[in-house]
Amino acid sequence: MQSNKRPPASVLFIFGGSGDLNYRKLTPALYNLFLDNWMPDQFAIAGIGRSAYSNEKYHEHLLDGVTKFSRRKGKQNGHWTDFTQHVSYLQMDGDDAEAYHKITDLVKEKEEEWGVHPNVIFYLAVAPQLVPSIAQKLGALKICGEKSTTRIVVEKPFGHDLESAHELNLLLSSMFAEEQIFRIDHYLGKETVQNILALRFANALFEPLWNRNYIDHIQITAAEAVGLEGRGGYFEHAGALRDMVQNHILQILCMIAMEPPVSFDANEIRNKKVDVLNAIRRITKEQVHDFAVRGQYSGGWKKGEKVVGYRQEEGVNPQSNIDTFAAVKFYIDNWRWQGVPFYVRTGKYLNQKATHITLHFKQAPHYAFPPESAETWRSNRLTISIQPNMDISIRFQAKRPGQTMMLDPVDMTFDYDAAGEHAPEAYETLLLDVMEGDATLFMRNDQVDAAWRVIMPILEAWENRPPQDFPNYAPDSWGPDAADALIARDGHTWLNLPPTP
Ligand SMILES: NC(=O)C1=CN([C@@H]2O[C@H](COP(=O)(O)OP(=O)(O)OC[C@H]3O[C@@H](n4cnc5c(N)ncnc54)[C@H](OP(=O)(O)O)[C@@H]3O)[C@@H](O)[C@H]2O)C=CC1
Ligand SMILES: O=C1O[C@H](COP(=O)(O)O)[C@@H](O)[C@H](O)[C@H]1O
Repeated sequence: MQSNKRPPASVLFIFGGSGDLNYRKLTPALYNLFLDNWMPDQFAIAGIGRSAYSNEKYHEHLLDGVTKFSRRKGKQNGHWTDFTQHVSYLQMDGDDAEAYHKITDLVKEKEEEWGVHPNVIFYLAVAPQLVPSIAQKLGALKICGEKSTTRIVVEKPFGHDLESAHELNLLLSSMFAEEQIFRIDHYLGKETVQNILALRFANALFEPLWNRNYIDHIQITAAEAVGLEGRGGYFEHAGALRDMVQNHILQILCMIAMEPPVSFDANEIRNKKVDVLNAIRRITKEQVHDFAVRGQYSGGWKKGEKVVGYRQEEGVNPQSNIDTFAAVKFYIDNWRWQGVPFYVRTGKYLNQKATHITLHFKQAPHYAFPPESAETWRSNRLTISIQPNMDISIRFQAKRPGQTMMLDPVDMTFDYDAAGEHAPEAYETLLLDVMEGDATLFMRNDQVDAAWRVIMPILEAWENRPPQDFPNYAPDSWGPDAADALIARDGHTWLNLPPTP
């Protein structure tokens, strides 16, 4: 274990302690923080749910999740018993105001035991419809008035549309100060996403080229090889545009497009990001078909296994018009990006898991080499791979060794994977930030509103005009033909990187 400057004493309440997110992500992340010596000296974690668990059974359930899903894959589980001494289960219904004394009782007990007033963190890992009811009851507790130590973490989706997100923001801000509210977007905790800031703002090399004068277009792909993974009930009310574009993809786009920050103060970074969202060109509902494409997968074969179509999935309406794929072309109307298209796409059951950003540079202004020196006129590109590969790669032309002047594209790559299993998972970084009270990687209320404003015309157009061609892509493909046509109309093609060896 390494020695770190750790957060102050903390009590963490996880609403949804019996749920999937805690099982797969939150507890494995907290246990890794413990193993890496990042947890406070004094901490307590209480999982909350209506299901019945003894503490012992609860620990067994959580260990199963850690063994299956932690980046350490069960290694170092020898410290599990030490960790579980800090973990308990509170059986309570979040809708029952009478039960909330269990929370204040535990905080009081820890305060007396530790001799300090701890951070009190409420993590709402529950379905979005439960959030207002729980937040209201928490807001009525006296400890929520402790602005510097009590925090509430709200999972995505943050609202269902602009109006509901706005209402949720109003409700939360009537009970908590903005600095107490941590709206989570786990992509912002990913190492390689954070590295975008280092690449852009710790180097003088790239920034002079990072604009409309040198960049032809930008692509962001967040392709998933998996399907619904049992979340049909949730996805039927979401769709790919809400599930991935409104939050994760627009946040990545902001990091690529934002102006250089003056400092790494949370509000400074968030101001720069919200400027990007506000500059994204608004399209009318009538223009949506020129800028956005939706898709839904059919049944078929996925890596040799037969899979059902979206409409046959559990919890899904057999006539569903929900998008499992979305591709959008955005323009950012400011001095830096005027006229540079940003093409983004995401989808379930695509050919491979691959999240990457590519900046395609303009062609050299004059090609002095003989025409036969390269098969095609090739431009430079910079690729930032977020997952599963974690690398940054620059493609340029080089002379092929030999007596003739022939050119080949070559790649110069920085491999971030070298950090291997030591690279923290996104939830580790974000949970540590919450305990430290650092909101830089979390969404501010105006960012959430601005992101909804960007996608509302598309959502409304899609809801009003049912698709005529669903299902329109096969599992294991790269999505519907219309997505290729969207980018081909501008003379480009999607970059599908070769699969990880
Ligand atoms: N799972 C994932 O990979 C991801 C999930 N999320 C988000 O996290 C949130 C939770 O998702 P997930 O864990 O998958 O959902 P689950 O359905 O697995 O878990 C829901 C949890 O809510 C609890 N719950 C439901 N009703 C009540 C109630 N009245 N009082 C107290 N607890 C209640 C359930 O416990 P019980 O039944 O015991 O009461 C359960 O622990 C959602 O907002 C989701 O969008 C975000 C990203 C990824
Ligand atoms: O938030 C979500 O993200 C996951 C994809 O996350 P990743 O870290 O595996 O890229 C997505 O599967 C899920 O539908 C969505 O809700």
